[in-house]
Amino acid sequence: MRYISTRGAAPTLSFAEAMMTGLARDGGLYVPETVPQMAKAEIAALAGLPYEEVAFRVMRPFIGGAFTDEEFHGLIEKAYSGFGHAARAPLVELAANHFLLELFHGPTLAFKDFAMQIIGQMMQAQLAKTGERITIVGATSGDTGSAAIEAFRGLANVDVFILFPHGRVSEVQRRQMTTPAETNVHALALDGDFDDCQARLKDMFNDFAFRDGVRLAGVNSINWARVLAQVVYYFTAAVALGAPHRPVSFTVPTGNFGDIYAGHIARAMGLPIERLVIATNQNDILDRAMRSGVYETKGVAPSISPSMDIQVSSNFERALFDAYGRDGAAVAQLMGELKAGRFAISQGALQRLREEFGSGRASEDDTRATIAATLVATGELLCPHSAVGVKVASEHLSEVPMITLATAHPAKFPDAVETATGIRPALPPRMADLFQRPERVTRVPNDLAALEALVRARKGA
Ligand SMILES: Cc1ncc(COP(=O)(O)O)c(C=O)c1O
Ligand SMILES: N[C@@H](CCOP(=O)(O)O)C(=O)O
Repeated sequence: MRYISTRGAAPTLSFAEAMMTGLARDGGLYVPETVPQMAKAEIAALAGLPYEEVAFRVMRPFIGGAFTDEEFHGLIEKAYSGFGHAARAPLVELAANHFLLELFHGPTLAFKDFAMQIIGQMMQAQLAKTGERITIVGATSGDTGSAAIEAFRGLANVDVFILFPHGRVSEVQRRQMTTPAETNVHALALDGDFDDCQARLKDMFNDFAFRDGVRLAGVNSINWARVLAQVVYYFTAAVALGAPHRPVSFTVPTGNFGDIYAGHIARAMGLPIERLVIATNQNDILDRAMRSGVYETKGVAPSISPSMDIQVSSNFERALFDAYGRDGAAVAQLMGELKAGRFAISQGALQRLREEFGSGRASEDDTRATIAATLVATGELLCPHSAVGVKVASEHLSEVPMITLATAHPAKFPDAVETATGIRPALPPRMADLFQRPERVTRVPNDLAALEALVRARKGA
């Protein structure tokens, strides 16, 4: 299995190389050269298996010779042992034919743990083989950061720097990133929004002297391994509802497009997914692009679902690559145009995107109303991101079962949930003292040279 760049001008890599490389050296994102297929019988055989075994069977064809089967089984077992639910990703029925996939039972209470815990294991295993020391820099709108810190804290051969937008994450999210005491963890509050954080991260990858000097690695969904691990729960959920013998649909609260792109891969592998619905908050660039064919940034407006306050949606590039018939030069041109704020999607590509993805948006009022109404109707307390999903899903229901991804625990966003319902959700007991722990954070400017200097100085490089 080889991995190619969406911009068509970087070396092809093995799975292990792609995982340790992060952004391709032509600025693109790695994707598998071909998507492995699962036959109907193989999908049917997943029914009733533990999550870990499904993870092994779904991911194994993508990893090539990176790990032996025994090693890979061991890494997966360790990755999910810290989850607080035996099913790992339980399904809850919300209404007739509408289900919620709860993805917030991992250590940091968001879906990011599903991928970050296993890539933490895989990267450590890889580093043990090569003896390398790496610098992880991550950009976060709130959840990737804490999940990455949890996966890599305290490791001797990894430094973790997390850029988050100052004042634009919830207090729980911020404290999850600023309270770990391990000295290899560096929380950096950047003066800007998430798009600035992600742009500076990509700038660091595109500065080869810096990148090679600090041995930069990425754990955002830039990293193919992140997307791969998120493919698994599409299989567990669909099979639990009767796939491959009947199709299902998914609605996915979307920002950086990694989670829904994982659904696209599940479908490409053979999982019968009828609709994949993009659900955006008021930062609705993806919904607008799907409707108008023009992808145009308008600046981020802070919302009560802050993790989705994103305008430059990194993985949309992977979807465009497929929609343009895997033409790397065409994608490189679009990404060049985006530097000036917009590009138009060709008619053919737009048609292919529309065949695969539906879309919708939820306003702030919609989101609050959905949290309140869902609590009354079902007893389920939604986080604002999951509520965006439920609202948009409610506009796409049909006779095919709809599964909405619940991407974070409501206790990560207590203010928004309390405003909507009057109930202040409590953190789990293991995090009960989060507000008493001392914080360590550095305020940083939105400036590449300053950020690179800080990373070098902290590493002693
Ligand atoms: C809670 C939550 N929901 C939804 C999303 C959107 O996921 P994606 O960026 O993969 O589209 C994110 C972050 O990205 C998130 O943290
Ligand atoms: N919402 C994310 C943004 C980064 O997304 P990623 O999937 O590329 O890591 C976050 O919570 O940080």
